[in-house]
Amino acid sequence: MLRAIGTGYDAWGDEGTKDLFRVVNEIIFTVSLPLAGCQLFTRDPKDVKELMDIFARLEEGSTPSALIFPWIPTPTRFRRIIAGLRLYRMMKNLVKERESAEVDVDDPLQNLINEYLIPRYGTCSATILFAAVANTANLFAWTLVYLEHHREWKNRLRSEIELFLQDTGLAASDNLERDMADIPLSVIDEKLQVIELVMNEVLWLQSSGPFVRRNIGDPITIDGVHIPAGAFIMFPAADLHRNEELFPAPEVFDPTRFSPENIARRKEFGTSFIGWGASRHPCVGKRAALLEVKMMTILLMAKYHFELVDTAKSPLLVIPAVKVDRLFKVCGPVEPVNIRFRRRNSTSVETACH
Ligand code: HEM
Repeated sequence: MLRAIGTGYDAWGDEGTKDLFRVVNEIIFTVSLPLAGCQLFTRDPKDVKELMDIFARLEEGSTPSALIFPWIPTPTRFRRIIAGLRLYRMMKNLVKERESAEVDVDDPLQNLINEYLIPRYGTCSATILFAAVANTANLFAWTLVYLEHHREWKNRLRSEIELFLQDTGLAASDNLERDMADIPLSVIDEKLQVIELVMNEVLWLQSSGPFVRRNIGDPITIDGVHIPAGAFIMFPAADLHRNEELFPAPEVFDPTRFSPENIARRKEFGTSFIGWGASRHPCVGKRAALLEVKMMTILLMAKYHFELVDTAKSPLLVIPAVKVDRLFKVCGPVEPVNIRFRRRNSTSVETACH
């Protein structure tokens, strides 16, 4: 993971300006391929590009209306079907190649081959990639946007990372991605709490749209309401996330909302935060996502001086509007946000955020 992140950043070059959400998405896509059992695709950048294009098309076709009225033959729906076929073909070739190589590797693809579950491989990998990429990439990018507007938190984060690098001996490293791989994940978890608070606050802000579910089982009755088979149910996350009894002063950016004490205080109300899902199907990738974002942040700060700018390359003065045409995910901004960066000469993050 660290190597893929480092290589992704290095590909930016020494200085420049790039579309933040796009470039972050590219890195997280590559990082997530092994998580979805598709590490073989990372051998060839052409395959990675092809897969990214397929996923962009699949996502384009995942609008709320496409979900609720799947029989309407729109051009995006047609492109989605073609993309599904391209994905199937790529996965099929991969399975064939692995089967003919006759090697026993401990990865998700091999497990599915061993369990004779190959037909599920494409669906399985695609589901994990869908769950993993857009949410993590957009959450990381939004976290940078909010930090740009809340310098006190950016400074706290920078101090925390500096301390982490000193305590772990990484401050003297000339190859951070290589040497950080020796640090136990529990140490990264434990020593990087500020970024976790900020991420949860940003997720809380960004995940207040509707969660849509379809009853694919038998008809059920909940609290006296009859839900027929096939019916859609919509739950507005804002009902919880904007409830001032649970989250006082929602207009203030306050990551301490997610401190252990405040989380404990909300426990008496039952489920209050559903940014990571809830109940029987919470996010299984939460820890991976938190680690990815922590590593992305450390390496970005260690490698580059950076600031965020708007499309006219002026400092980003307002938090951009969110594109809300997709379901189930942390969406991107309506207008692109750019990152202007210049490579640093040493690992210290002391001045990295100026
Ligand atoms: C910031 C990043 C992420 C966010 C905000 C997020 C959020 C969520 C949410 C809200 C759900 C519940 C959806 C539902 O109720 O149907 C969910 C489920 C899931 N997530 Fe994540 N996720 C993130 C990253 C990841 C990553 C990195 C992975 C995989 C490596 C992942 C894998 C999954 C899977 C497999 C499920 C389905 C669990 C189930 O149905 O039992 N997620 N995620």
